[in-house]
Amino acid sequence: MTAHHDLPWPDARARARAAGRPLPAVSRTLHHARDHVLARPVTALTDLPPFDTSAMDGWAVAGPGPWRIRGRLLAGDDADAVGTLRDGDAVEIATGARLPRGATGVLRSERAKVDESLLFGDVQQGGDIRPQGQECRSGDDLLPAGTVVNPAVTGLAAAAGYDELVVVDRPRVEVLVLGDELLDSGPPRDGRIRDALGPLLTPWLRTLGADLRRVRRLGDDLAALRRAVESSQADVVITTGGTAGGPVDHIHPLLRDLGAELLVDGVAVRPGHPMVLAHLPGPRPGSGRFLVALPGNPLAAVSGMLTLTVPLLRRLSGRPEPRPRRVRIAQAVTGHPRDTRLVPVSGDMPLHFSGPAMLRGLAVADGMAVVPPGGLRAGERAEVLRVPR
Ligand SMILES: Nc1nc2c(c(=O)[nH]1)N[C@H]1C(S)=C(S)[C@@H](COP(=O)(O)OP(=O)(O)OC[C@H]3O[C@@H](n4cnc5c(N)ncnc54)[C@H](O)[C@@H]3O)O[C@H]1N2
Ligand code: MOO
Repeated sequence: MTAHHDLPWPDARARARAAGRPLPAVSRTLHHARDHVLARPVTALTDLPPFDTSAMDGWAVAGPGPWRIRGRLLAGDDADAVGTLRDGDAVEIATGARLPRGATGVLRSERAKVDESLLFGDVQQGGDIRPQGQECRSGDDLLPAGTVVNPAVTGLAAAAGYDELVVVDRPRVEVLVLGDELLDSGPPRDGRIRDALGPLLTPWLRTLGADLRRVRRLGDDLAALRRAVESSQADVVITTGGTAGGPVDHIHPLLRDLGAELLVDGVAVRPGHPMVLAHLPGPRPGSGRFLVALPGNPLAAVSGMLTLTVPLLRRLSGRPEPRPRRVRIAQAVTGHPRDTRLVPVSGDMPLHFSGPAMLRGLAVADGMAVVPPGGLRAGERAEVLRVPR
């Protein structure tokens, strides 16, 4: 594929989506499967409930009352211990206990009266019993491939009998934050400023399902940058800064030296136009490695994340594309004559402090509106990209 200078923004995003393919399927314990995507459907390994169960604390009874009390069953007990109930028999039972054979219903404790050794109350046939297989039968499809493993998925998989799940491996990501001027602590001083991107990208990449291996600070040193990229074990290397044509902007020389294939080299978007997506020989056979070069201006870097990194990581980790969110933007937004603009919004309101070097608008935003060349009229609909919350 040849490089395109200042590719239209929708084409850049489409190219990032199409650049990779899902990583191999791997087996992970339930704990470690969190935030991965199912590579295979989850089918039930058991009926759920696996046996007829009492839904309430009370009495398992057989036939019409009154009943003779014959014993007690707690959750986890072997129901055979009380044998088969005959009409007129009752067994004290706890929620979740296996129903004894012959039981026709459960009488809740608050509706029961015990007099001597006799039990009185009204109970419906089958009342307060959770029948075996009510939620699923063994072999039923519970969740399709492509489902993100959230805490409820983990719980359901455990209930259905799984110790491990087959999931798409998570992309290993390494971040290289470039710039001699950056400080890691304290206020800006002596012409130097704080690194805003390490702290911004670290939690964001985790929520995107990336296996974030490390975030490294590098100075403006081409040889060190080259060593870092060549020795990285990541599937995706993300750099920040150095994308423009300044004296210490090393990204383009680096990619030339490495013989990288430039998939996106400059995008018609404000902020963020110098962003780059490149393909390099990689750590896994056949798959290659991606390098996303984000511009150094912080909001321009966020624009690069939304345009290139988010679609690429979704694809590699097997996540489906979410349905685009479209919002009627309440106020007119000035457009760029040729380029797309990405503008922080809260609900339907465009926000101030949206310059390329600013994060003040984004920090209170719930999205970035995609403003086409020429701008938006008040009340016009626009796609709004989700931003990290
Ligand atoms: N002659 C031109 N100069 C520039 C152009 C251009 O088209 N022609 N484009 C401008 C645009 S737009 C952007 S965006 C930047 C892109 O710059 P780089 O990717 O090369 O980034 P740097 O020069 O390293 O830094 C730019 C700016 O951002 C600050 N920065 C960098 N990293 C961080 C960080 N981790 N946290 C906070 N701030 C950071 C850096 O100090 C600079 O102020 O180029 C323009 N120039
Ligand atoms: O990418 Mo720059 O201004 O467009 O920040």
